[in-house]
Amino acid sequence: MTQLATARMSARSFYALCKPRVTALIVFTAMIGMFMATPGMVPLQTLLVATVGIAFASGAAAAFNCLIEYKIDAMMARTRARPLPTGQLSQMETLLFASVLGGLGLSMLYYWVNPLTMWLTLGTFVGYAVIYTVFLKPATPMNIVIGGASGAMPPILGWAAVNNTVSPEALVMFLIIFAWTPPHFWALALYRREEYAKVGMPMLPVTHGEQFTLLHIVLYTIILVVVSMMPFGLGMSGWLYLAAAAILNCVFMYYVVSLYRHYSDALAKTTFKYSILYLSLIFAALLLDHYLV
Ligand code: HEM
Ligand SMILES: CC(C)=CCC/C(C)=C/CC/C(C)=C/COP(=O)(O)OP(=O)(O)O
Repeated sequence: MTQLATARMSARSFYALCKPRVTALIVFTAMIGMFMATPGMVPLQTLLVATVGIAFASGAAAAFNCLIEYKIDAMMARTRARPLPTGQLSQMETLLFASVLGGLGLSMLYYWVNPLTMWLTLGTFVGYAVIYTVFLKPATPMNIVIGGASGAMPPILGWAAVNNTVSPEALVMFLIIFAWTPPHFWALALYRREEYAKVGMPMLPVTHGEQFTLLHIVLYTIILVVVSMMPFGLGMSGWLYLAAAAILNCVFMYYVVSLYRHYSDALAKTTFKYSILYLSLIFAALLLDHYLV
């Protein structure tokens, strides 16, 4: 293999460590947090540096997660092809990469955005890479309810980057992702339950069974519906957001209630995929409403 081809392959492996699609949505919600924080335009430097800084920190957190879990990843079909289980990258390369990327991201936030954003991002990083991955995930089926707080932080990070403070509006966006995470993850955990059982991860469908998990998916989706009305209720968003949220909520409720009534792996997969579309569109609706209405 030529040197160029080897370099390209390594770059692709390092990129894969960052769980790029999850990180993309995380960064998207952080950017919406920035736009929502001001009635005008976000200063260009803040927009660029905070976006890159948060993306680096999120990618580094994902890379640490890959490092900590590489033995488990090797045993599951969904994660078997990741760079560590396949031997494309070593543990040392991953550790170095994650440290440099995370250090770079946090430094950018500290020096060019503000220290508050850096500290909040560091807390988010530790919350996911250490508290969730090391302690909660192998210990309790409520792992993602608590660990989900990390995934919900990005709009707060975006808001803090612009306003150097945390306000109720930012907390409302946090709550939307926080309530969304359990249905998002448990839909996947249901159709992947055998794999989680095999590696000894106490996910809710493994420890408490299908019906209990389905009930909790429905209950958290009801909480999500209520929470997603808060931007309108608090006067943060207008009719455009309300209409979009109402449609997105009806579809989500339809999926989770159908799943509750007649479970199938195929429908669980569709519900999981829809959860990602839901979060992308509800945050896009916040943004459109903010500037158009
Ligand atoms: C603790 C909280 C969370 C858990 C346990 C979780 C779990 C998962 C898992 C296991 C997958 C992999 C699906 C697969 O390989 O087929 C996944 C995919 C995904 N998650 Fe989450 N997630 C969480 C939070 C989030 C958050 C906060 C976001 C974004 C804001 C997010 C966005 C996504 C996206 C975009 C995908 C699709 C990735 C792809 O297609 O490769 N997740 N999630
Ligand atoms: C600093 C910052 C902004 C951090 C963001 C935190 C972050 C990356 C949250 C994402 C949550 C996520 C990828 C969960 C996947 O679950 P899992 O790790 O259990 O999934 P797996 O089985 O696919 O490894």
